[in-house]
Amino acid sequence: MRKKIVAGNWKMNKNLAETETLLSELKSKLGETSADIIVAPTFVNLYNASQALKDTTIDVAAQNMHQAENGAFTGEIAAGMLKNIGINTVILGHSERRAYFGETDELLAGKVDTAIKHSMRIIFCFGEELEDRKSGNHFAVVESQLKNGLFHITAENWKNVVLAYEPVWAIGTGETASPEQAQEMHAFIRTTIAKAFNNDIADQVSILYGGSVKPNNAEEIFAKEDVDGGLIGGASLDAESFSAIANAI
Ligand SMILES: O=C(CO)COP(=O)(O)O
Repeated sequence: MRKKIVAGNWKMNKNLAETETLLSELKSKLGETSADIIVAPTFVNLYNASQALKDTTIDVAAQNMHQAENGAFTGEIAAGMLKNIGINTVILGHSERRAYFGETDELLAGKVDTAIKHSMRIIFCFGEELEDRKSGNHFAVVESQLKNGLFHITAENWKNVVLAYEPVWAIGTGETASPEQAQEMHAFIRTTIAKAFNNDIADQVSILYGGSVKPNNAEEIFAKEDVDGGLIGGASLDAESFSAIANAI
């Protein structure tokens, strides 16, 4: 059985007090979801978040990290620093990192290696832009993002990988991929992994969908066979909405 996962990517939102409020609301509202729940606050609030959630099953992820072990990289955060404060999961390759901070597949391959070296769970994000979909290039784009950023890992390392397909045109736009479009891409991703690795790995890896998932559309997206949960942006900033989404799985 693949793991069902609902993760909230808070992006650059919520100060410390707001983080603590949202976490305590989530603790009381989340209920009996069968999914693994992950929240990703900003770096400055990661330690407090992990302390606040210490006695719960909710996991805390970083939204990014640097590929080097340490050194003269002003403003950056190393994997070892995250591990040291109890953070074992990292989101890599989010489209906003790719678009606004110039993260390339090659750079991400290095971050993946560092995360693996530190035995971190990776939520690896990828997805096509609108022009790619319009030109029918979306499968090729997704395949190349996976191959160039991730597929150099060994079969053994897949146990620490979660995939998040996030079509860029659906992020923060209110426009979701239809459940059928999500299913079609997720099935393609699984087939691509099966060809490059093997069926077991393809069957086992959780593939999340991200892009304007809301309480009113989560259930039909999550119902699709190859959709194992979601990576939620805007709707994860509100306890009511995020809990409703988590409970829709
Ligand atoms: O980018 C996302 C999650 O990482 C999705 O964001 P929205 O849910 O706000 O579209």
